[in-house]
Amino acid sequence: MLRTATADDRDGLVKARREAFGMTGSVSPDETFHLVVEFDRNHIVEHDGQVVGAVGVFTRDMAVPGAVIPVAHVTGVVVSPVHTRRGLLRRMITDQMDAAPEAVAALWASEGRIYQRFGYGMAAQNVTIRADRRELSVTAPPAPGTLRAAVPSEVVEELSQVYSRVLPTRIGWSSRSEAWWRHLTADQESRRDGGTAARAVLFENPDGVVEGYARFRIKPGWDDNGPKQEVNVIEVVAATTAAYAELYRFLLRIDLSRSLVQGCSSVDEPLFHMLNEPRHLGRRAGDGLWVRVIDLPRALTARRYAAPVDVVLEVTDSMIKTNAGRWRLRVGAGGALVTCTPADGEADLTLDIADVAAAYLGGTPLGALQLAGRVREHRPGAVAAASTAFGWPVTPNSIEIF
Ligand SMILES: CC(=O)SCCNC(=O)CCNC(=O)[C@H](O)C(C)(C)COP(=O)(O)OP(=O)(O)OC[C@H]1O[C@@H](n2cnc3c(N)ncnc32)[C@H](O)[C@@H]1OP(=O)(O)O
Repeated sequence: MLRTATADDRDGLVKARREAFGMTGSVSPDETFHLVVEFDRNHIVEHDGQVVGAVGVFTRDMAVPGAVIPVAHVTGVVVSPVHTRRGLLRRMITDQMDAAPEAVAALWASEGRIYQRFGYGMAAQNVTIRADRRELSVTAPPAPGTLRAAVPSEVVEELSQVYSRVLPTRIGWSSRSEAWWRHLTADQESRRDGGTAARAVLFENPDGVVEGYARFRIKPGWDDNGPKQEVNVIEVVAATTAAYAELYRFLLRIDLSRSLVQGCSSVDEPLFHMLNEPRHLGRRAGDGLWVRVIDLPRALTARRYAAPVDVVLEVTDSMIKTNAGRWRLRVGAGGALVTCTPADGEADLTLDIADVAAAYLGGTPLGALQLAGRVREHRPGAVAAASTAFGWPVTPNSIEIF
């Protein structure tokens, strides 16, 4: 039976997740899942009184080009191993999309191959940094200001102020309610992966205004050659270039450490452009945020564009029929005044809804999708014009795995 969950399904949901993800050990008593779970947004399948499948959603906003909009943050997608490959996920995900009030959904995939068939496109890459910190120094001149050490959970108010200030400009970042902050800073022992308790360092400008912070752990290490600690960066959030540079200068000079490791970075992480020896940043790129456009005209008019454009898109969508067809996207001068209406005329481009989604955050050029054979051009210059308009000066990334 397919239905939405209630609070009574809590244990069943936890059990289904632990089983599908192969989690070991018992449930930690300080687990903070309850702070953020939204039972009525969990689409579940029940069989013989057991939860055997689930697709969850967190109701959060996300920064997209020029706006912060509601985006269904899809999470906790599981099917019990004995029930897989019988279409349960397809049923649950269809139900979730039908019910979603949001025009757009996003998720982190456990395996990239799962979601493309459901119209998801890879909208933001995820870069993991594994830097040899002794080879690196920040070239920006030192900025006046001070660093202050703190315990993250004790300075949530200050962290959240900086985060809210930065959010609209960092495409792909998600809004954080008070409950999310408590969840993210809870710092359970079971989630430290051998590292110390989480630490925070805040950068204050000479007027005493907190302009940025870093959250990190130290992973201890020692061998025959001496110390080899790892600085495990959870996140760096900075409202100014000075704060950003000073925070990384600090993280790269922590005594006894040899490496700095950070996931959830952007392809165009400013740090890459601030180092004396960028090659030693040791970047590895993979898929990050996958996006699904659920309501095409609503989604395309919710964001802003980098340039004016007038283009007719022929869109295929095998799941959401109302998205399929010809759409005229018009963007006026200054990238504002956006309309997206059904079109009768000739199409300029043909593409699948997954490619609209891939381009949605401005991080995947339609030109690259054309080279990959995914976008077809029917009017010369249409891809270049649309690619420029869909692009954005800041490359998207997601700062946290939800
Ligand atoms: C946002 C997140 O939470 S990501 C986490 C995803 N969950 C996991 O990785 C946990 C372990 N895996 C599982 O629980 C399950 O395998 C799921 C949820 C991924 C898939 O559930 P299922 O019920 O088996 O999927 P379903 O039967 O609806 O499959 C639909 C289609 O996707 C394909 N598919 C589903 N999962 C996978 C996979 N992991 N690899 C390859 N193909 C897959 C199926 O073959 C099927 O293809 P078809 O439409 O061409 O026939």
